[in-house]
Amino acid sequence: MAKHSLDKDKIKILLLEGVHQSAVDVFERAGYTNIEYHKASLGDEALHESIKDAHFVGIRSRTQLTADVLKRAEKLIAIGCFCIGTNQVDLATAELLGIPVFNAPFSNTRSVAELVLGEIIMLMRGIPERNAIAHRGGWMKTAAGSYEVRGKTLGVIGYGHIGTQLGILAETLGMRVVFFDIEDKLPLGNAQQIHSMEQLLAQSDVVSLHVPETPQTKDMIGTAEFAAMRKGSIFINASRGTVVDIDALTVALKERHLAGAAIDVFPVEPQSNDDEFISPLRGLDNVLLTPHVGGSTAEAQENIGIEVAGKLAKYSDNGSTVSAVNFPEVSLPMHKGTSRLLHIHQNRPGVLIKINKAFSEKGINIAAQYLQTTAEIGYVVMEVDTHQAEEALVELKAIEGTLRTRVLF
Ligand SMILES: NC(=O)c1ccc[n+]([C@@H]2O[C@H](COP(=O)([O-])OP(=O)(O)OC[C@H]3O[C@@H](n4cnc5c(N)ncnc54)[C@H](O)[C@@H]3O)[C@@H](O)[C@H]2O)c1
Ligand SMILES: O=C(O)CC[C@@H](O)C(=O)O
Repeated sequence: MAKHSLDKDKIKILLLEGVHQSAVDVFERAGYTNIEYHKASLGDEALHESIKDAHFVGIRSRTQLTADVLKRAEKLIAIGCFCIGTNQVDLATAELLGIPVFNAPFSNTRSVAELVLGEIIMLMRGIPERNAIAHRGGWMKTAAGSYEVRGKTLGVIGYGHIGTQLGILAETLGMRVVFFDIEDKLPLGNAQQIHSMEQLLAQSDVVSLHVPETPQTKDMIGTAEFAAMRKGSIFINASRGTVVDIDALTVALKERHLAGAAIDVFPVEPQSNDDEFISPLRGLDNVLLTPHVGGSTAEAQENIGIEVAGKLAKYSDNGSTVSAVNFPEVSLPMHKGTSRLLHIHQNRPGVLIKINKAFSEKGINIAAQYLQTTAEIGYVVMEVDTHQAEEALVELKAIEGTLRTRVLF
């Protein structure tokens, strides 16, 4: 069913999972006042209820926007992931429904790199275990199993925004950095790319994962990979919980093949802070367990709020889709004195010709036109005289393969 734009006070923005106040401020400054804000994620039923009349939704990593949820969200225009990961959204379904998904690809990366750096130092010194023992009244004063990081090798798996920053920070402490990535990457500092993950595992004192959740990364580290790691080495995962076989990790830690680990992300994470965290890693003194807070700093959350809310407001106001993760990217200037028509259609031959023919037959003058496509969909933006906008919209809706239309006056 095709949709078109509304007055701003009728546009409902649903914000979940306590996204930063900076997001609310951005929306309000842009004139969007109909904001439903929730501090936590919603259960299935409450989510269906709240999203069914929402035009924009903002989530973090907990809310699962499955095909089923998206199909029920009939008014949804765009989705904002107030984080890096977008694996919690069925991106392909969103695309086919004509819904762009935006995220914040950089804003929390420094926070993750800093946390991991701190964990490396703590784990190399055996601090988590000494800390746990002290809390129980013990006193583990020994240099056994306690090392400087200087001169040790850090193996980074996934050398993207986080992996590269971690590598640079680790080098400032005198670590040697090697990395494995499926793409050829420019090594920063003195880092060295290794084209075999097994070789990286065999030569690293610390292995840190920074890959996205994809079908290829699912369980990419399991029994065989832990066995390939050096005895007494350290393992860190602040990427996604699905990447590691958590039972295999538990065994490697209990057998003391690994000296310690820091895990921030889990295959199943509690829905809210009130729910119990269940994991086989609980109770292991040599493991730092953190509740998916790698990117949770004041600085990161504020910047993410501004960045993602800004992208959603811009898409709502002028149709720009720059940096959408599942959608044709169109960078648009602000329009003045004309109306802008947005047309999302199934990518099939001849759509643009049909639009131009229909407009020409009706005498609708096109002042500007932009088109971008993916394999699945096309996104056409046109500017027409405002007095012809409604007529043009009728023509657009009649074009075969139309998924959505919107007019911006
Ligand atoms: N713990 C947290 O709070 C937190 C915060 C931010 C990001 N993250 C997670 O960290 C991930 C990485 O973030 P980023 O900003 O560095 O992403 P990025 O996209 O910049 O980098 C990911 C890198 O992984 C590589 N890669 C992809 N598949 C791979 C594979 N199978 N083997 C090896 N390398 C592979 C990519 O080529 C890329 O270089 C995110 O996708 C997100 O899931 C977690
Ligand atoms: O804030 C979150 O919930 C997720 C943070 C992180 O995993 C990300 O993908 O950016």
